[in-house]
Order: sequence, then structure tokens, then C-alpha cells
Amino acid sequence: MSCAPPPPILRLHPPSSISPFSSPRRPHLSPRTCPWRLAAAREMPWPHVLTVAGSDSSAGAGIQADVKACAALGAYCSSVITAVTAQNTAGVQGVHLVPEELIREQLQSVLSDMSVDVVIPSAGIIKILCESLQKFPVKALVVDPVMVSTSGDSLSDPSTLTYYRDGLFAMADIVTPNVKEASKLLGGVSLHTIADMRDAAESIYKFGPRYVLVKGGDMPDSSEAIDVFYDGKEFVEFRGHRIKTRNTHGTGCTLASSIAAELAKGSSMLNAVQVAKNFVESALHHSKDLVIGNGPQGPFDHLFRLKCPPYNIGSQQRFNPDSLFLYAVTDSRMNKRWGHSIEDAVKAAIEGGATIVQLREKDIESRPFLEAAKACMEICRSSGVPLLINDRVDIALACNADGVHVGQSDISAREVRELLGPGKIIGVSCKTPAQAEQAWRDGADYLGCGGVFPTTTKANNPTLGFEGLKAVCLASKLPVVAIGGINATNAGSVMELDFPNLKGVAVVSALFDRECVSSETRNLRSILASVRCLA
Ligand SMILES: Nc1ncnc2c1ncn2[C@@H]1O[C@H](COP(=O)(O)OP(=O)(O)OP(=O)(O)O)[C@@H](O)[C@H]1O
Ligand SMILES: Cc1ncc(CO)c(N)n1
Ligand SMILES: [Mg+2]
Repeated sequence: MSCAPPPPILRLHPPSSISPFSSPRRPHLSPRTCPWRLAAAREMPWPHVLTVAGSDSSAGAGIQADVKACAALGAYCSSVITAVTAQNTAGVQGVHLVPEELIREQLQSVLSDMSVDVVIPSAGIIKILCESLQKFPVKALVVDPVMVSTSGDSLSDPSTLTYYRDGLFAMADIVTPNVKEASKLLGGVSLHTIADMRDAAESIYKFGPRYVLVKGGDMPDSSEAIDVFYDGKEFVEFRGHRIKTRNTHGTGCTLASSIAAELAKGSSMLNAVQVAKNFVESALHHSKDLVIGNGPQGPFDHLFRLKCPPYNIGSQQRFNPDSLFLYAVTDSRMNKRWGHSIEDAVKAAIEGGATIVQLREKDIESRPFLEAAKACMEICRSSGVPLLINDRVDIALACNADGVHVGQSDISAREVRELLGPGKIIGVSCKTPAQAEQAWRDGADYLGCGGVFPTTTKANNPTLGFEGLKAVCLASKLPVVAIGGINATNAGSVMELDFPNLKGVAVVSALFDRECVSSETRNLRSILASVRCLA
């Protein structure tokens, strides 16, 4: 149903895969002596975390957890081993430190060869670390002050405390003690309540890190797992469901390396912590009945998503908030009115330059809906445009859609995330800052905010106006797409609002309640582009 010659459309290319590199005997390199390094970095920057930590023979914590968590979240993880521990699901049986000279050599080997974004350092190597980071600066340091494991075993000698407090913390972007570690760092104060955790975060902040996260995984008698975040001014409580399982060995290491992976990928600190917390919770949920070892505390499966059907088919693109620029939302009644099939309407919207598509089909039976969704997936995949399904998680799972959009009365984003897993896009319709806050806590990727203008698409939908849109945008760190009554006449004025997280407009009738969907979309896209360039 093309009505005019199509102009070039936006194509989002999936990242290509990482190439193997570095033989074990390659000499130390410097960027000056290896020009191919710079060229490769420009073509394919790959998020890279270096963990400096101990090996855990049971492979649930330490280096092994870091490598698995980073792999699961799409970052490369190199490792400098500082200690070899003998441990299993019953506890820690032995710790043997690696000689300082060999730690120095490992650091030099990795940092001289690879572009590292984020380092997770350990205590006792501050001097060597400072020397290395002067030569090879990185974006961030995530310090997990490993002293006491969840099993209650000590993993460090008493001098470690001083190393952290008087050295490493001042260099850290974030430090992530558990409650027992926070207590030790503060001379043995007892931590029983959220208020105690806040006080502890405030006191630890004075040692010099930019952010503190006091983890509450080991707080007894709580139905929630609550971590307290402090940025020097404000506190944020990260609340998650407490998963009933024995398999919590390595949650702390996993949380720290997941934060590092997200920072390496370019996230802000708050988002990195939120993604990391959601990841740990999902991993525990999917591993709650796993039986590995005979002791009281087992490991969990970091790569749980490989076993979930939606993830093992092809490679998923990461969500790019810029794809919200021109968001086309279908409506079967409108398609019927104009004699368009869903597939034709989607094809035409993409031809016209839609950057993301949502199938919002309220009056269609499940089977024809799934068939149309599968056909639309093919169209969208081949154009690099993400396809989301409104509300119907079952349809999204069955057609392996890129995500789901839910409203306030649909199942929550947190539950959708449990079903879809961490790789999919989840959007939530929000009208208020409180709803936006909840969506962010539930692990949403973006917010749909409206109706900005009066609309006939949705009955009984209060109009928020620019003020309501502004309140939601300012209250949230998530990307926002404006929706409701947006058309060629008013779209420019929405984009002119220029809130940093307002990424685009979502449109139903101005695209689909028209004869020629592609030319309407093209026209709207050029209006948006005249106000704001797509980054
Ligand atoms: N049972 C659970 N259910 C959900 N989340 C949990 C659970 N246990 C821990 N967490 C979460 O895991 C993360 C790590 O917290 P925790 O306090 O267990 O760290 P840790 O004691 O340093 O871990 P470890 O020593 O086992 O590596 C936190 O975000 C915490 O809220
Ligand atoms: C090696 C190592 N590092 C960290 C932890 C904390 O869980 C552990 N148990 N083992
Ligand atoms: Mg713990």
C-alpha cells in the first residue's frame, strides 16, 4: 500500500559479535605500538569490566560470579585473581593469597592490552592499582568491600578494613557493603532497621565514595530485600521481593559486577543499580529450586535466560531510547475502516520512518492476533525496528516480540519482567510522578505519558497537558514518550518541550486513521526532525 516513493528509513544494526584476541604469551602493549587497537575500538566499542578479586572454587561467588554476571548482561569481563579460596556450599575452608608481583603483572597484562571501562578492585592492591590507573584511566570503580560472606565466613584479614576506609573508598564511584560489612567498617555498630542502614550509608559516604549502596540481602525477617542508596544528598530505597531460596551464595559479587557491567554499557549510576538489583532478583527466582552441593547455601544460575525460550533465538538488540522518536501504535478498528491489514499498516508506518511499533489490538481473537504479530515481527526485524505488544504477554512470548507495553490496570512491569526476562523492552503508561517512580522500581525501560492532548482513541482518558507531561518527565530518569491526541499540527510543540528524557511521540490515529499511512508517517517524521535531530 505504498503511496509515494519511500525515503531512507532508520535502521538500527545489532551489535556484531566480539572477536577472539590476545594469545597468552603476547607481550605487554601500549596504544602507540598497536594502531589496530584504536581502529577496532572505534568500530566496535565493547563494554569491558575488569574484576580484581578472589577465585571461588564453588564458582558461585568471586571471580566466577563476576565473569558470569557480566556475560549475562552483555559486557566482557577480564579477571585479575588476587586470592584462591577453597569453598563450597558449606562455607569457606581456605584462602591463599596470590603474590603481589603476580597481581601487578596480571593488571599490566590486561590494562596494557584491552580497553577497560570499569574496574572492580579489591583491598590490598591500592598502590599497584593507583599506578596502573594512572597509566590506563577507566570510567568508574565499583568497590565491593568483601569481608564477610552471607554464610558468615570472614574473607579477609583485619588490615583490609583500613585499606578500604583509608584508601580505596576515596577512589570509588560506588561502594556496596552488605549489612555485616557496613557494621565492621563503622566499628561494629549494629544494623537492624532501614533507618540504621541509612545512617550507615551516610557515615560510609564520609570515607569519600561518590555513592554508597548498603545491601540488605542479609537483613533478617523481611519479606522484601531492601538496599539503601545514598548520593551524599538523597536516599533511594531499592526494594525487591525476597526470594525464598537457599541459593543466595554470590549475590553480593553478582550485584557489584552487574552494576559495573551496566556502567560499562553507559548507564547512569541509579539505572545501573536498578538493573543490577532486578537481575539478581530474577536470577534467584529462576534458580530457587536448583540443587548444587549439599551445604546450606548454594549458587544460582547467572545464565538463566539462556534456558528461557525467548532468549535463545537470535541475538536481541539492546533497547535504544532514541527508538521512541516516532512510535507507531496500531488500532484494528482504524485499520478495518481503511481496509488495511495489520501487516500492511505496520509495513507502511516503517516505510514512512516509524522508529518503533506497538501492536495495540483490543478487538481481535488470539489466534489471528498471533499470526499477524508473527508477520509483523518479520517485517520489523528486517527493518531493525523494535516491535512491542500492548498488554498481551502471551502473544509477545509466542511471537518473540521485542517487548510489551502495559497500562496501570494491566499486570505490573515487575511481573512482565519475570515472564519476559531482562533482555526485553517494557514500557508503562504513567500519568503521575508516583506511577513513574513505581514503573522504574518495577524495572520498566520507558514510560508512555499522556494523554497530552484530548483523544478519541481511548475513552475516559483524562488530559494531562504539557504540565502533566513535564511533571512525569522531571520526576523520572527513564526515557519518556508522549502520547494522546498527537498529530502533525501539535507534534512539533511537544518536541519543543525539550526535556532531556522526552525522547519522542507515540501516535495512533494521526498515522493509522488515514488512507495513506506511509505518507502520514513520513510527514510527521519530518516535522519531528525539524525540531529535534535523532541522536
Ligand atoms: N533472597 C533474596 N531475594 C531477593 N534479593 C536478594 C536476596 N538475598 C539477597 N538479595 C539481594 O542481592 C543483593 C546482594 O545482597 P547481599 O546483602 O546478599 O550481599 P552479600 O551479603 O555481599 O552477598 P554474598 O556475600 O553472598 O556475595 C542485594 O541487592 C540484595 O537485596
Ligand atoms: C572469592 C569470594 N569472593 C567473594 C565472596 C562473597 O560472597 C566469596 N564467597 N568468595
Ligand atoms: Mg548476602
